[in-house]
Amino acid sequence: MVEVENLGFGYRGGFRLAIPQLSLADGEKLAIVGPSGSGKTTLLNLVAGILVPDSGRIIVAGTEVTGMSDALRRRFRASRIGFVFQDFALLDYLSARQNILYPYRITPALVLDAAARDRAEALAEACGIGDKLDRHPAALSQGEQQRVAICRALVTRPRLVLSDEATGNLDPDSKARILDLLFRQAEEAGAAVLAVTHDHELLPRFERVLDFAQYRQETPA
Ligand SMILES: Nc1ncnc2c1ncn2[C@@H]1O[C@H](COP(=O)(O)OP(=O)(O)OP(=O)(O)O)[C@@H](O)[C@H]1O
Repeated sequence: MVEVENLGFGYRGGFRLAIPQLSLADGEKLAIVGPSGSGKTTLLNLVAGILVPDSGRIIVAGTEVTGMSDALRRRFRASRIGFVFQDFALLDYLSARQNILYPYRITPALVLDAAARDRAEALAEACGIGDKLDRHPAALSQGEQQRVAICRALVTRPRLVLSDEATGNLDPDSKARILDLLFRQAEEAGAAVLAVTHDHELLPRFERVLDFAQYRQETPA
């Protein structure tokens, strides 16, 4: 589902990430752990095509995202990848329902039909925010906003789910429930999951755990 080869990326500030090889099989659930600042979010952004590497290749669902134009990468991301951002990235002027259905607004290839609307409702219900769909993010708790972000990542039935601390703001019971939901939805859609987490108690639920400390590289002064 994901192939990363000889990946090199550096920010202007000096941080460099180098990953010789990383692969994720169809349907596989891989957790990424590692110290703060080791590049975990950066990798998710590279796989999603939000950042472009300086060198190397990233292939997602058989398509090389490196080398695509910005517009193509955006479309590819919206139709094939569900991304739960660390800061949720909800739009304040949209209701929870509109936020969940947002990928359909921005992607011509996705058709906002009754089935998509039903899926949004069912996901929200399963996440425990079924009665909050008409509220705007400002009127939702952090945990509720996080659930909206999770519903938005899953509603399109993506092939790959990228999750950056998707359960970070939830209580322990909710964490387990939300992870169950994320995994169940991913399994039904045959999607792979690449999840950054600091919740070590959740790690046994994943098939593989990758410690990111090994990849850290600083540019020499
Ligand atoms: N836009 C940016 N410009 C310059 N440096 C950045 C930028 N974004 C992140 N960095 C730096 O790159 C490094 C890796 O950041 P990243 O967010 O990928 O780490 P992380 O492992 O996800 O951290 P955390 O666990 O705290 O979320 C950090 O040192 C960070 O300061």
